[in-house]
Amino acid sequence: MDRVRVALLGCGVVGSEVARLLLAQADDLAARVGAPLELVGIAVRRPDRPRPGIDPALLTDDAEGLVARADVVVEVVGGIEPARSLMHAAFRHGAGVVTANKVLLAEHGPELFEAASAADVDLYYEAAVAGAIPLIRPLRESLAGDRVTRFLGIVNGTTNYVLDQMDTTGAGFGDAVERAQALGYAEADPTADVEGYDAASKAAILASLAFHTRVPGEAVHREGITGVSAADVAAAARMGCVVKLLAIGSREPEGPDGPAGVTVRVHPAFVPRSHPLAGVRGPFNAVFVEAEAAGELMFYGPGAGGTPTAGAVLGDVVAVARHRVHGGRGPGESAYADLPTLPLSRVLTRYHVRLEVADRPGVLARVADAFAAHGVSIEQVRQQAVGEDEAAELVVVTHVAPDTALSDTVADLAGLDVVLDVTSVMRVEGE
Ligand SMILES: NC(=O)C1=CN([C@@H]2O[C@H](COP(=O)(O)OP(=O)(O)OC[C@H]3O[C@@H](n4cnc5c(N)ncnc54)[C@H](O)[C@@H]3O)[C@@H](O)[C@H]2O)C=CC1
Ligand SMILES: N[C@@H](CC=O)C(=O)O
Ligand code: NA
Repeated sequence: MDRVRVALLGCGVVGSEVARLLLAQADDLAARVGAPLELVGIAVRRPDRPRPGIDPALLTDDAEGLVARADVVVEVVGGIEPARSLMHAAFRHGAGVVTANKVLLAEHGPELFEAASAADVDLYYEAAVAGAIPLIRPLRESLAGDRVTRFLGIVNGTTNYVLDQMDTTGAGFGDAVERAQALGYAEADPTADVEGYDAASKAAILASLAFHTRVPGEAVHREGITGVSAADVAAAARMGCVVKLLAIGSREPEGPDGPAGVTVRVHPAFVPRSHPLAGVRGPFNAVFVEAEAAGELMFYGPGAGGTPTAGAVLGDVVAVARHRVHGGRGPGESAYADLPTLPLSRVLTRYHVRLEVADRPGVLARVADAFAAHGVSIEQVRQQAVGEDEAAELVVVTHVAPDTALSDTVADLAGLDVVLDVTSVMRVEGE
């Protein structure tokens, strides 16, 4: 093969950087692949719009036609359609695909991996989870001989940036989200970030890979950060913690509570400042992976942003292009373990519960009784007066408890006449 034809679909935050780096590093990439990479075209919605540094002759609005002329298709359009149809078209034409599209993989991964396998071509997606951090390849290849038992990490740059700004600069939620959008971290619709959908897609992809099973995005328990208030951030600080949006996947053994399987969840949590995840700032991501033989591994780096993400995309382009030149194919989907995704009731966590209560004798005992009635053991209680009226803030930190026991406790607390409001319920992780 005297050249490898690369088609780029999308020229936004990531795509424009892929195009720039492909051209700027052409000689190095050719040496690494064993043949030159020729950028044969860039599919965009508005080919007439000038794009600095990009030859206008490369721009086309005929994405289908472009795919038919490529050996490697890079999909950085995002969303489900037309990305999904264009990837199928690429496979039909015998082209390998590199994508950064986690939502598409979390929703339609199995169908796409099967199509790639049937066409005997590659489907690579390092940039889809934790941006520039090499994480997919270690899970898919380096840890293929081990047994991963758990992952825990920060996989969304936008929400980490927003929470970090709230913690360190006292920025408001809306302002911080706008800054994340301007910096190119956020999805086209930042709701996907702040409501936890983006992290849930990534958690589904990680769990599927790590546990050799299929976990669709909708099976992931998901809570975003829109409910996290400045008061929660301040309460975390008083407890020596920071608030982080975590993605956690775990193998659960068979036991009295049910069969073996996996739990996968995304939610904000208090993380002690002494934990390495607490030091992950701005749009950076970090993921801990626990495996039986390897022990604990930590992956850290930029989780969002055009240039870092484009670096991960290009790493995949080199791998897929090498296979075109030298033959062979990378690993496909591995879902043989076929484990069920279990409900959150199988998860044990510590909780931080903040209540507004009447400030009068006997209140503490009634609150403690509500916890005891559901077998939730209390580790700490702190009370402080709020304002001038007869109300007080009560903070209860529990020992580990099942999710259902905690939700039942919270329902009972909300029904007590002495509880004016259950202000917040937050998990405590990473100890
Ligand atoms: N921005 C980031 O930090 C990261 C983004 N990603 C993923 O990379 C992908 C692209 O993200 P961004 O570049 O940030 O988004 P973006 O919104 O900046 O770029 C997408 C581009 O695709 C274009 N487009 C949409 N439909 C099209 C069509 N039918 N034909 C041609 N072009 C079309 C849009 O006009 C836009 O310019 C998404 O899947 C995203 O989730 C992954 C990791 C990090
Ligand atoms: N919007 C995403 C981009 C990378 O996947 C994020 O903020 O992490
Ligand atoms: Na990655």
